Amino acid sequence: DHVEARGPSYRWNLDDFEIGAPLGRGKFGRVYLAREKTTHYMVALKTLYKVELMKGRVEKQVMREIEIQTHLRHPHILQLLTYFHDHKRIYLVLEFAARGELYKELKRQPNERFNEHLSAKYTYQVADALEYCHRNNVIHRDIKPENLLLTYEGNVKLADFGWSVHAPSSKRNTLCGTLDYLPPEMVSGETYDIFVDHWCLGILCYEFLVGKPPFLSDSQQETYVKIKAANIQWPEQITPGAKDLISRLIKRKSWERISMAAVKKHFWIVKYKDLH
Ligand SMILES: CC(C)NC(=O)[C@H]1CCC[C@H]1Nc1nc(Nc2ccc(C(=O)N(C)C3CCN(C)CC3)cc2)ncc1C(F)(F)F
Repeated sequence: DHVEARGPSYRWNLDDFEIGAPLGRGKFGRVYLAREKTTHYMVALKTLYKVELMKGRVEKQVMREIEIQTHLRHPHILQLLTYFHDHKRIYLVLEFAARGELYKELKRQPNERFNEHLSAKYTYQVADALEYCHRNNVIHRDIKPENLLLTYEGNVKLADFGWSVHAPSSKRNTLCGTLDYLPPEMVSGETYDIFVDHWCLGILCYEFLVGKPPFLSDSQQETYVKIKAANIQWPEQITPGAKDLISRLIKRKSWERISMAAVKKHFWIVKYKDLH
């Protein structure tokens, strides 16, 4: 019997999926491995509790995340395949990234840091995804290891557009979580643009190579001071090529940060991204 193709207007629902093991906890609910019944296609089913969203006053943010992520199509961006809701929950049907969370992979490495090949490969793939986002006038704003997933083949998928906005923006949402990735213009509450992602890519590349972000401090105040000064300590394992790239991204003046195209062509990236 042929499976009638489900047209674009088909209304997906929970009965279309077999729910498997929990993959972990997202911000507003759990994430499950699931399988679409007719095709056996594996997906990640992210559940968001409506009551939690209302309590956190993040409904608009979630709708913005859904709006943005449904329109982005790129090999290094985790695809939101579809979504639906019942009276209690919103369900996001997302691509399943078989190798899981990159930050856990980072912690598993000897000395909790990636070698130059993996650091250059992952930095390149995130730059590729960001170049595409920016071409679509989307700022991610929350680039960090926790928001990156790995496919079975070991490639990056940029996920969690919960903080993304359309450029330029002066949204002053109370940022939660780490300040380590905040660029100076966001620390001082100015309006900002796509170049916040360039700063974060520099912080990310540094954390891949060193195992912790450059401005990590005991207190928020100290982190702010280090960010504003943008003075970085370079451990001995950072090679001149990596230092050159990171220094061109972690610039206090946002317009001086090199473009994503320039990152992709940088001699250190080109030299190490395909080496195994
Ligand atoms: C970016 C965002 C901030 N992060 C998230 O959403 C997190 C929150 C919970 C899970 C993850 N979300 C996703 N995770 C996967 N794949 C995946 C995750 C974990 C493992 C893993 O290591 N275990 C199950 C292990 C297996 C071994 N046991 C011992 C521990 C857990 C293996 C594969 N694909 C898509 C998603 C997505 F994003 F679509 F939901």
